[in-house]
Amino acid sequence: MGRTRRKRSKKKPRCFTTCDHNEELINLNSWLATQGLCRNDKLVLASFNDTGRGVMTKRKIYPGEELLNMPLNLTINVITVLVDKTFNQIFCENKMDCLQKYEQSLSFQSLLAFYLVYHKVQESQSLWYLYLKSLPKEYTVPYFLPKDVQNCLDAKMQSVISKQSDVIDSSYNIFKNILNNNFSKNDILSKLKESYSRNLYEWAYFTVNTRCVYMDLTKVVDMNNYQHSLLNLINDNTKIALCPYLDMINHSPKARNETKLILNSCSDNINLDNLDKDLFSDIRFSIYTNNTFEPFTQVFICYGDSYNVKLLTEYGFILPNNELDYIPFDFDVVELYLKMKELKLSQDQITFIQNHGLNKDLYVDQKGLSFNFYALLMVVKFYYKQNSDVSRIIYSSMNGVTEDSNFNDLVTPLVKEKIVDIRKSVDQLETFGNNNVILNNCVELMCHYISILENFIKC
Ligand SMILES: C[S@@+](CC[C@H](N)C(=O)[O-])C[C@H]1O[C@@H](n2cnc3c(N)ncnc32)[C@H](O)[C@@H]1O
Repeated sequence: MGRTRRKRSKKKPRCFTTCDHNEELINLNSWLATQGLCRNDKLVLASFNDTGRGVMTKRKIYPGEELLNMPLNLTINVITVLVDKTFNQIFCENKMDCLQKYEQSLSFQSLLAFYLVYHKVQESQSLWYLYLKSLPKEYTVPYFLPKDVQNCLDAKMQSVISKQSDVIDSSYNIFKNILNNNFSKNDILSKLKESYSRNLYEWAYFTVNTRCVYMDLTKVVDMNNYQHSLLNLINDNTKIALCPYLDMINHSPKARNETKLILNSCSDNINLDNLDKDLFSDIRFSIYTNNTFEPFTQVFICYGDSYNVKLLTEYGFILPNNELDYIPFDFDVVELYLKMKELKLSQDQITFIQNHGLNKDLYVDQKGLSFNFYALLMVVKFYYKQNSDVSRIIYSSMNGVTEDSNFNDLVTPLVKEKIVDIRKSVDQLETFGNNNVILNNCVELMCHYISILENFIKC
């Protein structure tokens, strides 16, 4: 083997392909450049074997480097929605007094989702056409699994999906009713009324869910007198925004980054009645990294410290062996188990447990029993022990001083039962096949739970 060949064969195989020939992304990049996006010229879009589409650096990136900055008007934020006159007509040219009827009935995320639908139906007439075209066509969150599959999922996942469904159902219907009562003759709004559908709204909802970043514009706009604006519909805060290109960056829990608004002097606390898009034309939104990224590796940001159920249900992916994963146990189940072991809790013990919040956050993770689970078992063991003050023992154990207290054996049968339950669910899930990404992620996560619990028993 010649020297060059030997050298070449030592190189690590590439785990990405560049997106140089992807027409949608080429068009997106050109459009973003004309709209004033300034990105670090080391960055390119690429598709990675493990995470899918993301951002790669061609040269080394150092802590403190800016990844990109963009005009505020190139992001979809609360101001974008408030200054869009045609969008506001939906609510104002209406047979109902929408702002009163649906006062505080919608999350800001729902309003942004509806705003995306409003643009999506405009197709090439929309300002955001090239951006919308570059977005994923579907999302890998378990919300999109068929109902019979969802029914086999872990209880916590089912509970998140059920809350998502409630919010989506309710907001979808509110917007539908508002559209039905709109009397505007505007062509865009006629098209919106015709094309508005549940599928489109769900797509938009999860576009916002999976791609929004935190953006606080309360210094820029005075949102106090909101009663006559769309903000009257909102029941939470408005501190999220969609940022093209920035939203191509994937998540790593190790990433450290910061964002900032670069303001000009006249864009301070503008009154809601005086909003105008042009007032914000000089404001820029910038993101910096505090990490080092080697050449030809993926650049990451951190979406927040998240355990896999959150990553899976909100973003549609999991991190293998995520250290933040935990398996919860309901207090009722623990109480029943103790009763069967002839360790029935007295009313006094239950009151003590409730007063100290020890009926919540009962779980097992890679480190073992959660503090509350441990403390609950201390109440079981020491509450009636002569000359012992259970509060003191719990307090001491918080500071590392422990009594005779290896409780793992005490709950081992309960943990074994949980393993059997999860295995049963995994077996059921596997009957649905293995060529669905969402399903595979759910199964992988549940198998991770089993391995955490098995390790716990071994300890
Ligand atoms: C803000 S977008 C990032 C860009 C996205 N990959 C794309 O193709 O448009 C967030 C989505 O990217 C994917 N993602 C982000 N971080 C990931 C990771 N570490 N592993 C796998 N998928 C990830 C998930 O689908 C998530 O919903």
